[in-house]
Amino acid sequence: MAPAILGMKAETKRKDDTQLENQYQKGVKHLCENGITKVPSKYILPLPERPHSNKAEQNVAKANLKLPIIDFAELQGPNRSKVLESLANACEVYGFFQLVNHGIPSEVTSSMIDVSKRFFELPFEERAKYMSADMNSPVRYGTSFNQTKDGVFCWRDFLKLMCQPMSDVLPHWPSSPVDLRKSAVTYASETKFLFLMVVEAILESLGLKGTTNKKTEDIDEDGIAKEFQNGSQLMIVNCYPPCPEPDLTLGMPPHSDYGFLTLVLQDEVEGLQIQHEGKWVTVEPTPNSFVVNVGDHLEIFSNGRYKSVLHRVVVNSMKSRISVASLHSLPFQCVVRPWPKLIDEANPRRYKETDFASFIEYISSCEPKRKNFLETRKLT
Ligand SMILES: O=C(O)CCC(=O)C(=O)O
Ligand SMILES: [Fe+2]
Repeated sequence: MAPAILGMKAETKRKDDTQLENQYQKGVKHLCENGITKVPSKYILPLPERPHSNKAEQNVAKANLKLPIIDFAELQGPNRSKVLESLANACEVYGFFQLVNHGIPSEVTSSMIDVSKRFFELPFEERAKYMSADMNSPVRYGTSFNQTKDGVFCWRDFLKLMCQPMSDVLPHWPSSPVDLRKSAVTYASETKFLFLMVVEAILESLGLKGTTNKKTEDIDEDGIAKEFQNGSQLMIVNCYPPCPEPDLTLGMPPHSDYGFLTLVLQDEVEGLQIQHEGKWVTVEPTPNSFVVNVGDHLEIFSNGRYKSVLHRVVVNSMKSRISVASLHSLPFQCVVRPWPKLIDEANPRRYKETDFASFIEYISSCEPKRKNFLETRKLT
């Protein structure tokens, strides 16, 4: 008798699990809209990975971090070489900097944040139209980090928008809110332009400008800047709803970004933390600025001189948080390798080459350990 009863219980439990799993697949916002008051076990991290466990506490800095500030307007003026030195130092020591006086009108950034908020406030059925498991889809609404693989989910929903070729992808972007496409296209083109200017400065700071020896490389140095014009751009709108038990979970687990540079626009709510000197440090939001970080491709390209640093997002019980990350790199099909001029006897080649496809394959093939992708590219 007993086995039959047990069997029934197991069956009921399995059904419950499936129902719950289906709920989780709909995202955190949906969960919150249904009035949860505790964090479901699906989101509870093992103790050592929690943001505020006793053990983790030793690894969290007490004070917030003021990132190095790069003044974009000053970069265009007579002090360029001084600013380039600060830029190099920020990329070497922090892997992050705060870009101020960037020239993008505040209406453009505030419209982007505003329309993003309104997108996540749409009824679930409207948002769900854009759910897709295809990593190459021009638009992808989803939750967690990799919702088909994550054992523990993170407290985040997202909208990913591929940005090129714009004429092909735009018709796939959400048609609601009605002003989303207009605001997001303007924002994408402004950030792309800013990225091109910043990447030019980055190349210069690595000593790669104005070189005339072009004969040995498949992409010459002037050519790289051009390659970036046709390069990849992916916008990720992140939504972190208020969390009833924020110490048990994370908005985003520790990871590094795959591209050359990421430009992050955040609202006034703090949450981003970066690894610095062995501790997690909160980045203080600064109005009218971008947080810019070095991605894996730039660390590889610079042969390890510039650092693609781990970062994560913590959540809070009071406020919803929105961020828009714009990830830029070479065209998706391009191979990225340490630039030959940055390799010599004193600084031998440290990384294998990589491309976007191998990154996608890596994160699709295992439970995401994106923080480790760069490790797989290191030569020992
Ligand atoms: O929300 C943030 O501040 C950071 C987002 C991020 O790291 C990402 O989208 O890769
Ligand atoms: Fe990131």
